[in-house]
Amino acid sequence: MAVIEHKSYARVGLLGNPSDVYYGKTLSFSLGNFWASVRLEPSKDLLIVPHPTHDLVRFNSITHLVNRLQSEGYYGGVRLLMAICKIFHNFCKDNNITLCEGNFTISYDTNIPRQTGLSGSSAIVTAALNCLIDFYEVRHLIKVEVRPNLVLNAEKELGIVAGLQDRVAQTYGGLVYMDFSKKHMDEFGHGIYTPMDIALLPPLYLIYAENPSDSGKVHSTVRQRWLAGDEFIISTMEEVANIAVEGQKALLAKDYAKLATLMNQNFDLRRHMFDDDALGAVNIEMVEVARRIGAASKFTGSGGAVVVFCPDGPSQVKQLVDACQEAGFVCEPIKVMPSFLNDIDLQTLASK
Ligand SMILES: Nc1ncnc2c1ncn2[C@@H]1O[C@H](COP(=O)(O)OP(=O)(O)O)[C@@H](O)[C@H]1O
Ligand SMILES: O=C(O)[C@H]1O[C@H](OP(=O)(O)O)[C@H](O)[C@@H](O)[C@@H]1O
Ligand SMILES: [Mg+2]
Repeated sequence: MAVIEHKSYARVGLLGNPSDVYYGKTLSFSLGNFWASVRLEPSKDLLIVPHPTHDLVRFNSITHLVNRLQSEGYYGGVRLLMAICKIFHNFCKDNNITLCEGNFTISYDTNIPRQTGLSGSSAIVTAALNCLIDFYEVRHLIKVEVRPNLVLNAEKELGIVAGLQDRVAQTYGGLVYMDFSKKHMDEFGHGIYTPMDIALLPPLYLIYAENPSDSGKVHSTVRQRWLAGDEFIISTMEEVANIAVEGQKALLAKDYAKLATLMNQNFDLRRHMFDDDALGAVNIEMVEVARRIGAASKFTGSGGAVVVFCPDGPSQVKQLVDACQEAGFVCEPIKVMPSFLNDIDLQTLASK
């Protein structure tokens, strides 16, 4: 059997995030600027290959080791690959999907800036899931709608608090409107995912800085408060979800002034719920650099990268680029990836 390789791109939570963690709604798209790739090759034993830099275990000195742990934490992608193997295997077992015999060697690479709210974690997991699906030839047996759950479950397995929006954008590709209403989630186990035309999006920009933050940690306090029935968190999350509803209407009507307002509101609501310490000073500054020149901005995910819209056009983009350069942030045009679904994937959507 030949080598199997899959790429999975970063994603931008354009509107409504993080309400996906709370039965909300989001509008997200697949970001072509960055991707993770996973390679699977048949082999005698089952081998998970540590990445030479992301899973570093050899250091120049103890200071190097400590610095590395302080800036990047303890974990790389190995645990993600292990977790998706487990979740995939158990899902197939529970659903009477027989897996053929045979082992493989699985390795990964990624150029998604680490832990910057661009969903580098689930890009690795999504690409790995696609490899497993093709290795075991079960693509027709695992519906597209349930695949994001498998990706999320792999991360939940590791104690990472997260929602489905990243995994949906990375599974579907393109621009997707997602409705995670409790009733539908309880009944079907997944949300309602509506692909939209990527041509509806205006030119957008990405700002990011190398300042890794752990999305699981960022989320955990708000999640605890939500679980404890905190009225403020519950009602604010509903407002955030409603931003995606309004955003879908605005995009369909090409009302870009409204889009700008909604992006700003989205960030302001996040800031009310998560304290500034959790959001991070650098992350807040990235949002504010854009706002100071009159652009609309918000986090793409839980922090580290910001999506920007310049409603006034090219002159404002120039101001944005200059302001980012001065502040030491990377700023680049966003490339949106179209849908990734092939004929077999689409058939699983059609067969109810
Ligand atoms: N670029 C990367 N390379 C290797 N592992 C990564 C990378 N980014 C994330 N991870 C793994 O995923 C976990 C969760 O990352 P997360 O905070 O969700 O980042 P992101 O915002 O990129 O999704 C990390 O603790 C780490 O184990
Ligand atoms: O807070 C958010 O907007 C998102 O945070 C996580 O994404 P990440 O890229 O890891 O920051 C989480 O997985 C998403 O579900 C949230 O919407
Ligand atoms: Mg993540």
